[in-house]
Amino acid sequence: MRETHYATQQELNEQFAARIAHILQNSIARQGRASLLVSGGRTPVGLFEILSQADVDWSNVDVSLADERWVSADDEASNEKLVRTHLLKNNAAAAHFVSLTTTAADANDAITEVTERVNAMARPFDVLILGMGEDGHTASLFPCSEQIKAGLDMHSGQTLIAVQPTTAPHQRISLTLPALLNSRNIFLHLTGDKKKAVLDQALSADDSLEMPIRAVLQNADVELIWAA
Ligand SMILES: O=C(O)[C@H](O)[C@@H](O)[C@H](O)[C@H](O)COP(=O)(O)O
Repeated sequence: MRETHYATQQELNEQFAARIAHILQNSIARQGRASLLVSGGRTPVGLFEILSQADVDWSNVDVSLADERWVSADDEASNEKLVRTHLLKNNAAAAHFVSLTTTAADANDAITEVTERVNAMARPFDVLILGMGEDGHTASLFPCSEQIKAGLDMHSGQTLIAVQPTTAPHQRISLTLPALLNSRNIFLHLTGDKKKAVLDQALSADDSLEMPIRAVLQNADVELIWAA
């Protein structure tokens, strides 16, 4: 794992946004379009605010999520709402957003439709930004869920999976491990000493069913982006 540490979260947000913008712009120059997969949660809010102002040809960028909570798109817990509020504005308002939600009551009934949408995006994704929970989950690949083996199965052929965490609220829809790993640039964005301690714990052993972030760290060239 490569590591980039910043002195403050403000510096992280500014420098990381500039790097993401640079990668997206290069991808647009090379292949006409670029793709950005982001995570929800609280960590990326400040980054999104700055990234939304970046000088990128956003009309050629597809933005989607690594995972979504199965709530309506105007619910406070919705990752889509978070992205629409903090990222898809200013210059980034021109980006094309690929939603992971449908009106189905159960995420299992949405897998086919959402898979078609995500599979229509060019692969590899250009930029994937992952977060991590204190239980070692990433995206919505939760160690407590019955679906964790299927989510980590590199040969499942599945892009998305419905997940029911038992230690966190809301049913989820999540990209599977093989779908997430099909990305050119994978960043793990963490802030605070507590998350760093969880990461150290993840790096100290191998069982990815116990801490799913290990599966990403073991199978991809990940760059940690961290500030206290
Ligand atoms: O929808 C989600 O919950 C996420 O995508 C999830 O994987 C998140 O990145 C971590 O739980 C960290 O969340 P915080 O940034 O809030 O700590």
